[in-house]
Amino acid sequence: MRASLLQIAVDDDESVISRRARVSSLVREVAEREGSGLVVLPELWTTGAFGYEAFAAEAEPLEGPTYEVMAETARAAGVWLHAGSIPEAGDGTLYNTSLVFSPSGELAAAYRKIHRFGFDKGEAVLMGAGHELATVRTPETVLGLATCYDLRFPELFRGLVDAGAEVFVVPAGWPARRRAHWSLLARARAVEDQVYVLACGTAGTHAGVEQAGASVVVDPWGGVLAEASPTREAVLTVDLDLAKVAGTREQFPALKDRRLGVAAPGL
Ligand SMILES: O=C(O)CCC(=O)C(=O)O
Repeated sequence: MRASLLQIAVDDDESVISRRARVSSLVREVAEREGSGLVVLPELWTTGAFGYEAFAAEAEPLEGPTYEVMAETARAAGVWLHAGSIPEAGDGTLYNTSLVFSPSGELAAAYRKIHRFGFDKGEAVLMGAGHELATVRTPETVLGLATCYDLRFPELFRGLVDAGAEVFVVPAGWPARRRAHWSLLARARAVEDQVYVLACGTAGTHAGVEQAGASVVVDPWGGVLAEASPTREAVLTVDLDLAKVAGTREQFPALKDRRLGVAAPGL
């Protein structure tokens, strides 16, 4: 399976409408040029992950403008499209919701980010938390979905492995000041779960926050297959050899040695 990650620049001087149209064209262009079967966009690329004021102003119902444009983009390009995430206005609460479309433009999954970022401010107070893991079965494999800060919570990814995921797709708007954590955590999740990790971030500076860029693709042995520029918009295209997931698990069967239900004395 050939996958392309589009590390989108989210600089403040571009409007949501213009970025949406630009990214739609870019997805089609990349899919055609690279022959990708899967295209991945980052977290909250329409508003920028740190545009907290914009979340309320630009929030959309699930089937709003970004959904419509991305469904049509997936269909026109004939690819599986992980369209990153949008600020979703759902049942009186905002959510950070990722959308995945099939090559016929059907919604394959909507994943509401489970771990909200910001401790006592930002996303953590503005948005509701998701409660359900999400996977997408394609003809070649099973994708497991997670978003940005989720990357710090390995139990979520174990849940995705238990649900059959072989490729974790992680859109993000990770800040540059913790770039070292970003690549380390992406590699850790790949090594411990013996999966591919496609971690697609944003570039540029949004709402005063410099983005980490450095989108990365990691194989099930923890090897970095490709890594993008830390500062510029970029396209990363990689061929995933999906047999390597089962191959790695067979060659080094650590997942079989899990000890569930072990607790400290007294707990
Ligand atoms: O965990 C981090 O360091 C960054 C997380 C983040 O920026 C987010 O989830 O939007």
